[in-house]
Amino acid sequence: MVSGALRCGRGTRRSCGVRSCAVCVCVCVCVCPQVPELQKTTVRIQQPERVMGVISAIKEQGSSKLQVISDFDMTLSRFGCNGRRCPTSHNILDNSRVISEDGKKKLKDLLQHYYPIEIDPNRSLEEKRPLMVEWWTRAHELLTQQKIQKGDIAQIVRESDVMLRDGFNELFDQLHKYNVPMFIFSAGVGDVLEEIIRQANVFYPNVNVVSNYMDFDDSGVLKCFKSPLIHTYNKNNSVLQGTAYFQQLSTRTSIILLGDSMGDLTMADGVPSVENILKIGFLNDKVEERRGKYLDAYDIVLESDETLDVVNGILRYILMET
Ligand SMILES: Nc1ccn([C@@H]2O[C@H](COP(=O)(O)O)[C@@H](O)[C@H]2O)c(=O)n1
Ligand SMILES: [Mg+2]
Repeated sequence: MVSGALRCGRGTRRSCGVRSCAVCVCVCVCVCPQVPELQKTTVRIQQPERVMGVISAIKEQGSSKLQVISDFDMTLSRFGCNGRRCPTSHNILDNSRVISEDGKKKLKDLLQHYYPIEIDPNRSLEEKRPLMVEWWTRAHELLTQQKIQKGDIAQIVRESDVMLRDGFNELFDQLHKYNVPMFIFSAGVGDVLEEIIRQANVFYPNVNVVSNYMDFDDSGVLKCFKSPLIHTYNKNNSVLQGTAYFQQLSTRTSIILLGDSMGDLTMADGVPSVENILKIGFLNDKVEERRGKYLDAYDIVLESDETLDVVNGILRYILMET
């Protein structure tokens, strides 16, 4: 499995066993013949041997031990759409016809102020956390003032520019076929993201979502968001305690974790007795500035890759009957 060639970020080839390229100090990618998608130019891996070992161990344990824990916005959904930014589940509401012009402006101002803080590699998580609570709280208050109707959500999603990553059908279909639970853990808007996967016809029974859900009054008008508030940097056991679904997953000791933020790395922290975990990170924005931290934290980093090719390739290999 580990045999093959190592490809460094600048194209130099070395035999396997070499951790980093001695000529040009850069990260190498192990080319695993069973997962040809790992040869894509978007793939960066700091410790190829470890990655190959984890993939082999997950395959050995089999599909009955596997679960996928995934972020939603900018991980299952695309970051870029035809040269523009794709909307997050929040942005879908922010940009919709049910929000007043004044509301739109205020929500955009919040995004422009807080998003650079969210992705800033030079600020600590301790510094970011209270600011994220501030962003989400202020945005949810503004959305609540707009008297959004539950019955409008499906049409708002239909009219939006949201797109799931290329290959989403194969991902959801494979996991459904092999009864592998897919746990979507999102700081987005649960009602909106559920509607996206419903409209994409992939909301199978093995898919479960924990997110920020809207609370509607008896006439179907948004009155508040349910607690606990989930933001980018509290996606961990603190908000999962009490969710029955998460407890059920304790026997699934092999995990493939998919995320696009440094905050997504803790999504599996509540799972007891994790034996094998493969963390795959989509690095969408400010690639150069954030590459180092992503390579240290994620096992596989996918740079500006709008597809699920690598995830699907790994799953195909793991789930393939031998
Ligand atoms: N008002 C807001 C708050 C957050 N966002 C973005 O949503 C993303 C969080 O959702 P995940 O599914 O990725 O957990 C995150 O990328 C924030 O930038 C927003 O657009 N508007
Ligand atoms: Mg995300």
